[in-house]
Parts: sequence; C-alpha cells; structure tokens
Amino acid sequence: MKLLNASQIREWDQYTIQDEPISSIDLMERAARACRDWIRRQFPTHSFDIFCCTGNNGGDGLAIARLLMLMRIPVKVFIVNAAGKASRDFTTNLERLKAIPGANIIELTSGTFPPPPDPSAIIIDALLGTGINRPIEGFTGEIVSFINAQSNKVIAIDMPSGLQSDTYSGTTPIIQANHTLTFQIFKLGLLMPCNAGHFGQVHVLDIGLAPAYLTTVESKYELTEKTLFASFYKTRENYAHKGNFGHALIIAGSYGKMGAAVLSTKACLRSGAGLVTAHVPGKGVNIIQTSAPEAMCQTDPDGEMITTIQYPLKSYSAIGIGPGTGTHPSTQKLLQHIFNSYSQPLVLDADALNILSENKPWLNLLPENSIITPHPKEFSRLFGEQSNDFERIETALEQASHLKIIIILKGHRTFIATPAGKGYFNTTGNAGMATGGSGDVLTGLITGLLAQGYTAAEAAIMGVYLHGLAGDKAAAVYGMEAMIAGDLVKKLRFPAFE
Ligand SMILES: NC(=O)C1=CN([C@@H]2O[C@H](COP(=O)(O)OP(=O)(O)OC[C@H]3O[C@@H](n4cnc5c(N)ncnc54)[C@H](O)[C@@H]3O)[C@@H](O)[C@H]2O)[C@@H](O)CC1
Ligand SMILES: Nc1ncnc2c1ncn2[C@@H]1O[C@H](COP(=O)(O)OP(=O)(O)O)[C@@H](O)[C@H]1O
Ligand SMILES: [K+]
Repeated sequence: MKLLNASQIREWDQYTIQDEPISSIDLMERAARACRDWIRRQFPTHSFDIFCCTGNNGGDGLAIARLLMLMRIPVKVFIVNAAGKASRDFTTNLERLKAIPGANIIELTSGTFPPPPDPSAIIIDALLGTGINRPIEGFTGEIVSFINAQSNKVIAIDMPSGLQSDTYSGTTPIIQANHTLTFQIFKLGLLMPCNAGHFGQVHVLDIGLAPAYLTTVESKYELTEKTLFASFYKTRENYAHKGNFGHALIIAGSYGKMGAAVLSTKACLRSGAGLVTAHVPGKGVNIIQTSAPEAMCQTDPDGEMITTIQYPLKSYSAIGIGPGTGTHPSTQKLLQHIFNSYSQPLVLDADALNILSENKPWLNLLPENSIITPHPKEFSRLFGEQSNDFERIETALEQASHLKIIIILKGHRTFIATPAGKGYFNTTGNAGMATGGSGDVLTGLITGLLAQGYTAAEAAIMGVYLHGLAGDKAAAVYGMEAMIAGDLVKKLRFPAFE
C-alpha cells in the first residue's frame, strides 16, 4: 500500500466523491460511523467529551457525537473558537446535532476553559486533522495543553491535533493521544518513533475511499504488506534441487559471541537457501555443527575470531557478515579484502557496520546492491547524527541512492531505503523483538533470500517482513517478555504456504 501525503489524501476524498459517487457529507458520515463502531467496541460503558474546531475534523467530531447520542451514550461537545470560519460539512453536522433533543454543546472562546472532565470520561480530539498547515497557537494551543493535562484517555480522530502528517512537527502544542483512529491509510507522521508519544496506538479505519485512485498516484513511500511479499515470492518447482537455491556464506562469531553465528546460520537455513556454510573462529566448530547440523562449517585459522578466508568466495551466491565478529584489526583487514574481491551484493550487520563506521571510505567499496542493516545508533555512526526521524529517513534514501545500496534502518517500523529512491515501512513485528540476537536472525534470513536469487530490494523487503511476522507469532505464543531471538527462527513461516 502506497503512503500518501495530506494533499493526495484530499485528492483521494474528492476522487471518491466523484467516482462512487457520494456526497462529501455522506463520506464524513461514513467516517464517523467507522469511528463510532470502533469506540463502542473498545469503550462500551464510558461517557465522552468531544473537542471540535470548525473544519472537517471538527465536523467528524460532531457527527460522532450525534451517532453516540443516538445510542444513548452521554456526550458533551466543546466547540473551540466557534466564531472561526466553519466548513460546510461542519455547519451541516452542527445543525444535525442541535436537532437531537438534549444535545449538550458548549462554545469555548478565548479564556473560557471547560470544567475538568469526569474522571471516567474519554476525551475525543476532533480539533484539527490533516488540514493543519501551521503550528497550533493561541487559544487552540491552550485547549490542547488543557487536554494533555488531564488524566483521561484520549482518542484522536484522523490525526492527533497539531501533528503534521508529512513533516517534523517540532515542539509546538500537540495532542498526546492513547489511540489514533486514522482514516483509510497510515500517514507518514504516524510511523515516526519521535511522534509515538502523540499518536499512541494507531488504528486504520476503512472509510471506503476508491481503491482505483491509488493506481493514478505516485508515492516514494510504501508499506510492506502481504500483497507486496506475494508479488515477489517465487513458488518452488516440483523438480527443484538444492542447487537451484544458492549457497549462502555466513561469516560470524567470535569467542563469547558464537550465539550470533548460530542464530544467523539457523535463520539462513530457514530462508530456503539450498546450501549454507558458516565461517566461524576455529574454536566455534563444535558449537555450529551441533546447533545447526544442516549447515557446513569453515573454520578460521584463528581460534577466537575471524581473520582469514583461504578459499575462493565467488562460488557463494550471497555472503552475510558481521554478527558477533568483533572489530579486531585482523577482522577489519578481512572485511576490506572481501570488499575488494567479491563483486556480488553483501549483507552487512553489527560489527561489520562498526568497522565501516571507523573506515568510512570503504562504504564506496561496497558491491552494488549490498544491504546494510543499521539500528539508529549504527546509522548515526555511519552517516552522522540526524536532528529528527524525518531527516533520518531522508538521509537513508539519499545514501542508498548515492552508494547504490539498500539501507535497512531497523526499529519498530523498520524502514528500507532502496537505490531507486523508494522507501518501505514494515508493518510486522513487535517490541518483544527488542532482545539480543533478533538482528542476527534478520541478517541470516536476508542473506539466504539473496542467495536464492531474489533481488537485493526483494530480499530486504521479504526478509524484514518475514522477520516481523515470526516476531508476531513468537509473541502470540510466549508473550513479548518471554520470547527470545531463537524463537524467531522457530517461528519463521512463509505466508504463501499457510
Ligand atoms: N470529505 C472529506 O474531505 C473528508 C474529510 N475528513 C476529515 O477532514 C479532515 C481535514 O479537514 P480540513 O481540511 O477541514 O482541515 P482540519 O479540520 O484538519 O483543519 C481545519 C482548518 O483549520 C485551519 N488550520 C490549519 N492549521 C491550523 C492551526 N494550526 N490552528 C488553527 N487552525 C488551523 C485550516 O484552514 C484548516 O483547513 C481530516 O483530517 C478528516 O478528519 C473526513 O471526514 C473524511 C472525509
Ligand atoms: N520495538 C520493536 N518493535 C518491532 N521490532 C523491533 C523492536 N525492537 C527491535 N525490533 C527488531 O529486532 C531487531 C533488533 O536488531 P538489533 O538492534 O541489531 O539487535 P541485536 O544486535 O541484539 O540483534 C531489528 O530487526 C528490529 O527491527
Ligand atoms: K484530531
């Protein structure tokens, strides 16, 4: 699914209005019904204080208020700056609400604040949505601060008021919601870690915008979903043999960090690679051979770390390097040798990235379409500190296209930047994956997909998606606290087989 900016979303509303056709007020009613249904399911016994400005987001709030009142749910509506310019659909919804007997509508003008809400009431923030074009200030800002000062739960409609959908919002007044009910698709601002304190849990509600619009519009951002995975996935031929699925080499481990080698080797085996070899320090051979007997093992002449590869590399269809290797000068030298002698894409993680950040010119030696998998700290070591998350994804896109590599910026919504200038946000995974070794699993998985002949972008997108899916399956069994990285390996499944 493509991600759209605020003006494209406005265009999508208009497209649907003409294409379906449906009137703008009926589309607002459909959006309000979707909110009402969600709210009733989640909070069946609460009362609601609904705050509205006078645009269409406020119009949504008024329609939600009416729909809740018709179900005999207690509702108070506060209209902020009621004298301000009102949208047509806001005005229509205000008339409809006033026609309901007992409607409790309070107009707030500068300096008048509402009484503190009942402690069990839920606040609905329908002040401003995607129409925001400047920071909130003045009385509206004071109302935002008033709402944020309450201990009540807050549900934001479409966007937390004050949060920009496409750019960094800075430190202006912004609603801090527990839940955001956003219409039809994620907005960029609802994917950024720096905004997490504002949007809380995001729920995307289907309001029936015409899918045909998406084929007419360009976007550099996309979400990784099952349909994208399915578009890349290659089914296995009945007569296939292991030679058809590549030979992956995992270079990993050092004394005390052999677990990283085990996890990435096992994940590589489960990716579907035909053959997997692990290159590990001499003393690690028994560990690999007993924990991953399906893999072959090459031992380093050094017992405790990776220093030398004395066999040709070109017979390997993909190489993954870095988990648990350490950054000893001998390991650094080997890495440089690989950059100079191997021309196919590499997968680089963990210590391989730390080595690169100490030898930045080597970034230019990376074979085209190599994949690097930094978490935000590794990313800053490589490409400098970024002032916010929006800047970080822009830098990732610039560097991916400049260096002709894929950058996987790991996190809750892992971001994949491709050299073609496209950015993908992953939709799978959970905070249970914040545990040592999860990244090693990802490295092995992506290396194995690359070895099978998937393009680098496909291997990156599929690997990140599958990795998160395995995390979600592990969390369903063990819970987020008890799950460990080895569970990700056990729970790896290709969705097409289910
Ligand atoms: N048919 C449609 O267009 C639909 C629109 N919907 C709702 O409409 C919203 C967008 O509505 P609008 O475009 O009216 O915009 P908003 O209601 O988000 O904002 C209202 C107006 O406030 C002004 N404004 C901008 N920044 C401000 C600030 N910092 N402080 C005070 N005022 C500011 C702008 O002139 C803006 O148009 C969506 O977020 C969604 O909630 C939904 O009802 C779905 C259907
Ligand atoms: N809160 C989270 N939500 C979703 N995924 C997460 C979360 N925390 C970590 N992960 C995932 O787990 C992996 C952690 O990798 P990394 O930071 O390299 O850890 P390690 O080096 O311990 O393996 C990444 O793929 C990341 O996206
Ligand atoms: K809002």
